[in-house]
Amino acid sequence: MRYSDRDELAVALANTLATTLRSALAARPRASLVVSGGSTPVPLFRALRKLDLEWARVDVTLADERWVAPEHPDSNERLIRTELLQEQASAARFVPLRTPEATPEEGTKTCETAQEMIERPFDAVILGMGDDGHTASLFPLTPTLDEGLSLTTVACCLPCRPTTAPHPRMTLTLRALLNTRNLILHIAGESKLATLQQALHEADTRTMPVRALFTQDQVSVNVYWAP
Ligand SMILES: O=C(O)[C@H](O)[C@@H](O)[C@H](O)[C@H](O)COP(=O)(O)O
Repeated sequence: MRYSDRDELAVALANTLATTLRSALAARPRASLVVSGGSTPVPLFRALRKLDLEWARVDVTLADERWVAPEHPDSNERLIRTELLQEQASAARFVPLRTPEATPEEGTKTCETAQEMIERPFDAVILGMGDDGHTASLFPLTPTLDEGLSLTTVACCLPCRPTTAPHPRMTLTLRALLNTRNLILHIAGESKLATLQQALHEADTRTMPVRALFTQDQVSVNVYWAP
């Protein structure tokens, strides 16, 4: 889906997500939403948090997290708490990926247990993409990437240490991310569009992991883009 500007995209995507969550709540006791960090989703969070739905029955978690304190400026949890879990959405239940352990490797078990509280499949997963073709924290050429991309990986949470981005991280694995009724890739700007074209037509999943979303047949990917 192409929009003429980022705010228009944010409002349209927020409305689509609200419809998805409302119908999930009509069918099941709880609904779930997986969001990403970074700068792109901020207008989406601001639109979504105003929408009227039974947020108290919605579980919100992250596709990935930087292993920093929840108050750190680079924390995705901080971003979600300040930009999404406000207004109507303040009633949602947030399941963080950051746990008290010192490293993501030590925190994996706690993180995995917390994720088990959320019903699967997720109702919606919204991913972003970096200029290097990473998505979630599935970064090119990292030692744990094969495990992150393998569709037979049992773990839902995977610690990772990208060499091209700051902070150790925790990411949901590709298999966990694909276990959703709706998968959305939300990107903005001409350079992201060029990156996506390159990932689709020239690269492989080890050098541009976002490609893995398009080479599987479990769930279709809806790409939302604005200049
Ligand atoms: O925490 C993170 O870093 C992300 O979840 C990451 O995968 C993000 O979606 C992309 O890096 C795009 O980030 P921007 O929206 O800032 O370009």
